[in-house]
Amino acid sequence: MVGSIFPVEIADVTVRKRGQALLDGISLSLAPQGITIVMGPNGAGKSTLLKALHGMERLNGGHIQWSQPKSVTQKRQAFVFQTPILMRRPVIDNVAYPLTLRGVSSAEAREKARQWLERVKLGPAAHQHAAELSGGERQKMALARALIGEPELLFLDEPCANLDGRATREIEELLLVANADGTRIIMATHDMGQARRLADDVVFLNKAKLLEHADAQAFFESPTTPQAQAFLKGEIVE
Ligand SMILES: Nc1ncnc2c1ncn2[C@@H]1O[C@H](COP(=O)(O)OP(=O)(O)OP(=O)(O)O)[C@@H](O)[C@H]1O
Repeated sequence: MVGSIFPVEIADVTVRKRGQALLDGISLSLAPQGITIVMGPNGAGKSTLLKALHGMERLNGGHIQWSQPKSVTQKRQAFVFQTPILMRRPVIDNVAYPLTLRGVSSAEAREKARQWLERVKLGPAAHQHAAELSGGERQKMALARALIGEPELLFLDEPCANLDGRATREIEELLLVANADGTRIIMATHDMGQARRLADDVVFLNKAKLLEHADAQAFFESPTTPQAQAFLKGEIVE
C-alpha cells in the first residue's frame, strides 16, 4: 500500500501570465484530512491555486511538494470544474469513462457507474444523452465521474455557481459523505454560506496573495486581515 499524498507543502509559489501575477509568493501547508475552502474576491487567484495544485499551471517560482511522487499524486486526484465537461455520450458512459481509461472492463465500469448514478440520484437518467441534463444534474454527473475513481483528493472550482438551492444542497451532501468516506476536498467558492457549511479550514486569497489560512471557526469569527473582515461583511474588497 502506497502512503498518502498528504501533507502537501506549497512554498513561495508564483504564477504569472502576461506580466500579471495570478499567484504571488503563496506558502501554505495542507493537512491530510477535511474540507479546505478557498475564498476571496473575483480574480483573487482561487482557480489558479487549485489548478497549480493539480499540476495544470506552470509555476514561475516556488514549488509544490506532495508526499508521493508526481506520477502517484496525479492519479490520486480528480477535478470538478464550474462548467462540467460533457462527453457526447450517454450519462452512464460519461461516469464510467475514468474506469475504462484505467483498463477496467466495460461491463464492470458500467456497473460501477450505475451504482454511482444511484448514489447521486441520477439513476433514471443513466441512458440519456449528457447534454440533455440540467445544470444541477450535470454537476452531479461530474461529481460521480470524479468520485468513481476513488480519488484521495477532489478539487472543485465553484461547482454550485449556477445551481439552485436544491441542487446545491444535494451536491453539498454528496461532498460531506465523500469527505466522511475519506476523500480530501479542496474547493473554491464565492458562496459564504456554503463555505460556512462545509469548511474545516479556509484559505483566503486577495490579489494573488495569501492573506489568511485558518481553521474555519477562527476565520469566520475573528478574521485577522482588514480584507477578510470586509469580505465577510459582504463589502467590496479592493
Ligand atoms: N490565462 C490567463 N491569462 C491571463 N490572465 C489570466 C488567465 N487566467 C486568469 N487570469 C487572470 O488572473 C486573475 C486570477 O484568476 P483566477 O481565475 O485564478 O481568479 P479567481 O479567484 O478564481 O476568480 P473568480 O472568482 O472570478 O473565478 C484574474 O484577474 C484573471 O482575469
